[in-house]
Amino acid sequence: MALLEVKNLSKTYDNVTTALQDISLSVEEGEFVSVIGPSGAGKSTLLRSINRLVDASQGTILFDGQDITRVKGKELRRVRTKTGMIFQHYNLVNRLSVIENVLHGRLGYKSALSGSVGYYTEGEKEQAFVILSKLGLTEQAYKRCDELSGGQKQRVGIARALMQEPRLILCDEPIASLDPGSSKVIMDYLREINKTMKITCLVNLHQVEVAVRYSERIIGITGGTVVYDGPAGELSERMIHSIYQSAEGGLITDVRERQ
Ligand SMILES: Nc1ncnc2c1ncn2[C@@H]1O[C@H](COP(=O)(O)OP(=O)(O)OP(=O)(O)O)[C@@H](O)[C@H]1O
Repeated sequence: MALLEVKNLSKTYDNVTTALQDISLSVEEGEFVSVIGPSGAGKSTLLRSINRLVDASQGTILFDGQDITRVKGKELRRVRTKTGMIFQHYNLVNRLSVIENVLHGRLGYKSALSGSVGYYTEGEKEQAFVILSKLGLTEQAYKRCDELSGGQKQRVGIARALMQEPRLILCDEPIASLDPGSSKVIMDYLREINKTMKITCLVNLHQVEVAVRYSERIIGITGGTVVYDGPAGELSERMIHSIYQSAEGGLITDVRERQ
């Protein structure tokens, strides 16, 4: 059984903008899958539908066999704890310390009261420090997040997601705001998490060459529909142009580097 199964998913915003049209795909446990496509193709809407930041207009999303398309309240919180999310702009609380932000990853497991008073067990604190150390952030633990570089902030975002003990990590343009060096560090961490912790990763990316280098499988989306779903190694230049609806030679693709 696939960890994630999206069946005939459509999303129309405000009865006007169709962002997704009849999308079907599945992701097996342990896979590292990238989603590519031009701006406005629906990549963010797809990821946001999967963790229910956006409600689907039609279709079904199965997570570990459970239909989560319309779950609410406690059940939605439970499902969300198993799905970590990493954002382009990090979504950290800047005035709080690194360790506090990482501990926020446990909030989905707590009652509203113990979460609001910042109650965390010793075990959770220890776990947070282990994760910070894995991400090379031990020395930053008590710094405020607004003192960090973009690459460090994104590592805090990953650490917070790991605190949830997720089975799936959804990454929405995780490197779009970073320089090439920091981008590599982040992608290497995501790959390591995928390989060593066996956490499934679904990653929206703008950079085709990064998607090819890091993923086993690539899903290409254009105009809200899936136009490619296959091995990264079989993504041809022609298909890239078709996904981006561009003329030959009209894109910086750099895919030959992989050979
Ligand atoms: N909250 C919203 N309200 C209305 N329309 C929206 C909303 N979010 C996205 N859209 C529209 O839905 C379509 C798909 O947007 P989406 O952000 O999912 O694409 P994307 O592929 O992630 O784009 P980008 O790569 O630029 O982030 C676009 O036409 C966008 O304008």
